[in-house]
Amino acid sequence: SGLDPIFKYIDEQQNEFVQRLKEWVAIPSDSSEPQTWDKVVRMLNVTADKIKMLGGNIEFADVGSQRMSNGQLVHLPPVILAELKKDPKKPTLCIYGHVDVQPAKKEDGWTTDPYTLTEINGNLYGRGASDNKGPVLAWLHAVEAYQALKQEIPVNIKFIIEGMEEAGSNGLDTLTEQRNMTFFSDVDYIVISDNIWISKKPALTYATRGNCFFFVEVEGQKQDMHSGVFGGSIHEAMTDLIALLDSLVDSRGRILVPGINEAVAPLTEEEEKRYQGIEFDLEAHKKDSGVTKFLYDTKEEILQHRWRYPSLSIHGIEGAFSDPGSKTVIPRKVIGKFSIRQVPNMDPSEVEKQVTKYLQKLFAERNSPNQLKVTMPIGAKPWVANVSDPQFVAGRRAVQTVFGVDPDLICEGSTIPIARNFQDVTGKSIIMLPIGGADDGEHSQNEKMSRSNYIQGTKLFAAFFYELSQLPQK
Ligand SMILES: NCC(=O)N[C@@H](Cc1c[nH]cn1)C(=O)O
Ligand SMILES: [Zn+2]
Ligand SMILES: [Zn+2]
Repeated sequence: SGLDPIFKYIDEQQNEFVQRLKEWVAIPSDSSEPQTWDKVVRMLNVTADKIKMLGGNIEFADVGSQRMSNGQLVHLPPVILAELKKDPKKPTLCIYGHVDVQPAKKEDGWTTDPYTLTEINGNLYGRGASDNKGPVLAWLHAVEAYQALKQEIPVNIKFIIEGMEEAGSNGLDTLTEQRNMTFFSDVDYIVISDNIWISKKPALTYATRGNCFFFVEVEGQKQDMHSGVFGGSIHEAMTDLIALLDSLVDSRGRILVPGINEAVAPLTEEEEKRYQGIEFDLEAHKKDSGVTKFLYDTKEEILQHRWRYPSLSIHGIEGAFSDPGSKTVIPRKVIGKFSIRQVPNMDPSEVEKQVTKYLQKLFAERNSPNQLKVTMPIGAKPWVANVSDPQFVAGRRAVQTVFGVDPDLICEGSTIPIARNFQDVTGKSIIMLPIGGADDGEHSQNEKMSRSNYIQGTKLFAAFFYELSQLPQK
């Protein structure tokens, strides 16, 4: 086919493409704390340089500042808005991705240094290899392949690349509204590749869960106290907090906050049947994840609780003593962090009210003189695509061309915070075209992307450009 020379070029360049991923992974662009946002900005500059080399016009759009939990106002990293040369006869595809990463330390239990991309048995290990530096580079390499062979790219291309996705995409929602009539006005399609397959088979993703992230702060004394002197005679902030956190979810994973489960759309018979038809190897999933016992026994229940029910996870406690060794202290102030994944029919602003009311009631019952503060810094809604949109036809055809199979049509348990905003504000069609493998271990120790997924994924994106151009013009 006409794509063969492009595929050949991608195969021939694969070592160079892996080398570039190595350079990107080496930048520890962790967005979780302002202390490392300078690395996020460096990563955005490197990304912009690469887009410029492809002939793109770049704008670093300012998205303002963020008030941190300690009251400090910090300037956010900018968002890259870019555009390659435009031909008004062609449809325009806008590619969204992020180049920030989750935190990673070797001592967390990584086998290799998280910021040194290391290839072992065909897998490329490193923080961000799959989430999301590998896929962002794969898009850029797909463009490069057309250009290197002097083949016209069959669609116009725009990029939105951010550095705050893992922290909730702060500021990008407002930017989307501000640029709806300008940057987005000629966009026909939006594509996101920041997800994983559920088996060895390629997939198209049509829904993601949202996320409400909470801080619950309990403040006690002016300073940390000696537990031998004050233990037993004061209300400890940590004891209050642990009681509150322990009231959020039961041992079967059921969320205990009144109103949360009631909001979720009931499972219909038709939907239940659909889950039976999904290919998902539970034994392989157990082996890949190292989980020996799940909360549920069947693949249907496990997928439903990953895709269509909310879940509550407790992530950590700021201010708690967490170093090795023993320190007989009573921490003066502690902040519990937990999040609730959102599914259709849930509304983050309602969830915020329900959680706050529940925690305040439980806290009042403790008769503690300590101060309680509940805040929700992230409130991202779930996203569901219109699967009858022709973009899904182009995605299916591109998968068939590169992998020779029909893709699975799947959902995603994690969240792309901006996806729902793009849909609501711009009204444009969105598809998610994952190239991450089911066992990539995003956010975990030893995150990886296989060389095969990285290189075949690059071909998939090149084929997707072509298939989009073959759809009836909008
Ligand atoms: N690859 C997508 C991803 O990992 N997204 C994050 C985004 C997020 C949600 N709440 C805070 N950050 C995720 O955890 O789903
Ligand atoms: Zn991601
Ligand atoms: Zn992520």
